[in-house]
Amino acid sequence: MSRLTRQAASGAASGASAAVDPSLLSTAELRQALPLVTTRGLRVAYESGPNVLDGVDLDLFPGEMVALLGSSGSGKSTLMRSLTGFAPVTGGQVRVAGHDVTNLRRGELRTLRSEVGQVFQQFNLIGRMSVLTNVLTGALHGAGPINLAYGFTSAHRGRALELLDRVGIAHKAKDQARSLSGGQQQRVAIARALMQQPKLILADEPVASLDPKLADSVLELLREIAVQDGIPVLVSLHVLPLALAHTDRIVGLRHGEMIVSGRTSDLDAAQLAPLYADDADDTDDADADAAAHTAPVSAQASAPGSAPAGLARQEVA
Ligand SMILES: Nc1ncnc2c1ncn2[C@@H]1O[C@H](COP(=O)(O)OP(=O)(O)OP(=O)(O)O)[C@@H](O)[C@H]1O
Repeated sequence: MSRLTRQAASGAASGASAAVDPSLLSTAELRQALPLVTTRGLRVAYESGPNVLDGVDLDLFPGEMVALLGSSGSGKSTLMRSLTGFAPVTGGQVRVAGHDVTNLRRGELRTLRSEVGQVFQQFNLIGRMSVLTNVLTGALHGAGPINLAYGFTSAHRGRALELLDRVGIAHKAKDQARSLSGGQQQRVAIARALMQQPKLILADEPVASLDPKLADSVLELLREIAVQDGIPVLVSLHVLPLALAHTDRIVGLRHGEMIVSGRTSDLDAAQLAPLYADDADDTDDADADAAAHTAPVSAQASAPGSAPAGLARQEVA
């Protein structure tokens, strides 16, 4: 049974979908039929504050990379935290890889978290330790028993080296993590996430600290992983052209509500503009705001070796 089929079967077992025999479905049909992640009517409120997520319905299917867009404070990180039981859910359902996330005991929560690889803006590596050791720490989440007295097993080391090779930096395995460039450090973080053998990858602004060229290459790597390993990747981004260039679908939050959801190829700037509109804006002004939102790309694109500034802007204009 392929990994994709196993994951789909696990989704089916979760009750996220009506009873379907995955073996009877094509890959394309599996992706449509059996989400690995499902939220329905998800509401989150911190302490006694207002809802920061309000009725979010989200499905993530094996093998797809989905952009999560929205202005600052719209609830992107909170939605990601909801999927690993780190957000105060006040209503609705959250199912991830067969787990009913809002009703998990501590041990089950640990299992869920071991199945979700996470990638962050600041990489979160241990700078003084080697690249290889950083990747090995991913095994602490759930790659089987580890003999702490004698360190990681040779099987762990072999797999970590394979993963470093896959992300293109095996030659840096012995270097201190802090000696690597930002793009290289993010590749280490991705290898560490893969070391967990994740069923889902959450990438919270993974390219916000990288120049445009490196951003492209990191997002290409994440998409390749989604497709080749059949892992859904949810990636929050602040730059529309990157979402348009690298993802299969886009979901967009505004004030905690999902107001955009569609295939990337079907969406245009006008449909995405409301995500970045000021509250007082009417529709026409919202278009201008969306264009303005791409300004950081234009500025970055002026860096040596990158595309002309105007090009990035035109992609969403
Ligand atoms: N631990 C917390 N306690 C109280 N309020 C919080 C907490 N975390 C987030 N919030 C609030 O929830 C809302 C959504 O925040 P969140 O970080 O999810 O937004 P975001 O879209 O990820 O923003 P950004 O793009 O700036 O990272 C904001 O109003 C924020 O102030």
